[in-house]
Amino acid sequence: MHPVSAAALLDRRQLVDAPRVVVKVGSSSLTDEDGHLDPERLDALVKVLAARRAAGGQVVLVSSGAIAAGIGPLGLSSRPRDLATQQAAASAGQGLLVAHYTRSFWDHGLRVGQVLLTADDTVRRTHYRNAQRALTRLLELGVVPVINENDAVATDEIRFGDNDRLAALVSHLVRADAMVLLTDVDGLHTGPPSRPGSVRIPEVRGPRDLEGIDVTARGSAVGTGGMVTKLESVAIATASGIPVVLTSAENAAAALAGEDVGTWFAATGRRASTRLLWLAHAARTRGRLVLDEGAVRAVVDRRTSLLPAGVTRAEGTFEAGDPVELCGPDGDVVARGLVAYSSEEVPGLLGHTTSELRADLGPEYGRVLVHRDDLVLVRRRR
Ligand SMILES: Nc1ncnc2c1ncn2[C@@H]1O[C@H](COP(=O)(O)OP(=O)(O)O)[C@@H](O)[C@H]1O
Ligand SMILES: N[C@@H](CCC(=O)OP(=O)(O)O)C(=O)O
Repeated sequence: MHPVSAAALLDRRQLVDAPRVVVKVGSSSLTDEDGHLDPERLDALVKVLAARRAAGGQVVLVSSGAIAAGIGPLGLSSRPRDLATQQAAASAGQGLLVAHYTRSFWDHGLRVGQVLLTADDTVRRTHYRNAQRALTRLLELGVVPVINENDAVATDEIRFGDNDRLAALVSHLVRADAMVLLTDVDGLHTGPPSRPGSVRIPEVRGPRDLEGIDVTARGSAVGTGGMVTKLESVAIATASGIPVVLTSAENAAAALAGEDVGTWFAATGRRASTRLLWLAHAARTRGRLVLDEGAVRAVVDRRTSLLPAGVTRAEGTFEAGDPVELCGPDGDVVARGLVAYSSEEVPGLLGHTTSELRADLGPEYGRVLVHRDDLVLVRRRR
């Protein structure tokens, strides 16, 4: 039903020589049946990644497991559900997780560098440049970056919540040649793997290959997002030119050797800006600007910046630099962008030309509302 094409087997060979690979491992692949961190599973993964380094490849590891690692030491019975206890568990667990990676990579003569990111680090220009510089330098120095979300300080509003999409953004940030998503099942199946009749899909060459596939079943007790966030991650990576293999942690070595394990997702697009990628696919918007028809045409058809004169209403509470939705008069979202003013300032600007604003309020108010470099179009629903 899902035969492996010769093209896919050939494509998978890219992984063998890929100079820079981002590997993401989920909590479900690092824990035992009680949901506690399993050091042997960590060591097994480190062995595979160390072999890759020894063969000359660069590796960036995005590792979940901080919350799971905190469960035991904090005396919790299972993965906490509320944000405050998740933060506390992650705070206690992240140190243990990285201590274990440090020791384990050390045994192979390798150093690790911990990098904790928040969603803001991939959106705001200064932040993502900073993250990019740090990661690039770590790789130049031969260090294996071990990345996780900065769970201890991430609130519900600003957190990624899942490391799948974080891994795609990181892959883009470091210009990875491929991304490997490791989980507790061997690849994408036609339905929940536990359902009789579900079979592994060896390759996906574009969104049409995903039609009819059921990913609604929730994931493991310790994981976040199940297959849904993995496919979102895959969409972000492949759309920007990065192929992905999704497989089980046990198959990590086989996947890196280009063997027919898990699911191979071919690249579908070309590299775009990291910030815009995040803005388009994942950023949580803080408000919306309602545009008149003329402004919709200018932004969508002529790809211009959005001026205050073309906006009739602003909704929500946002700061300058926050992601907002841009809607037409009918309420349809046409674009997303980073707004240049706060929600307190915007009402006073609407309907005025930038030269009027400059004259009345001062030169700092002559800016556009959303600069075209900070704007991505969203397909109209009708
Ligand atoms: N169509 C599908 N194919 C494969 N796995 C699926 C599918 N639908 C749901 N899943 C579930 O997704 C889970 C993996 O997600 P998750 O538990 O979040 O893992 P991780 O901790 O690795 O991020 C699997 O255990 C599987 O049960
Ligand atoms: N940052 C959290 C994990 C979030 C997450 O995405 O978990 P998973 O679905 O297991 O990859 C942690 O370290 O526990």
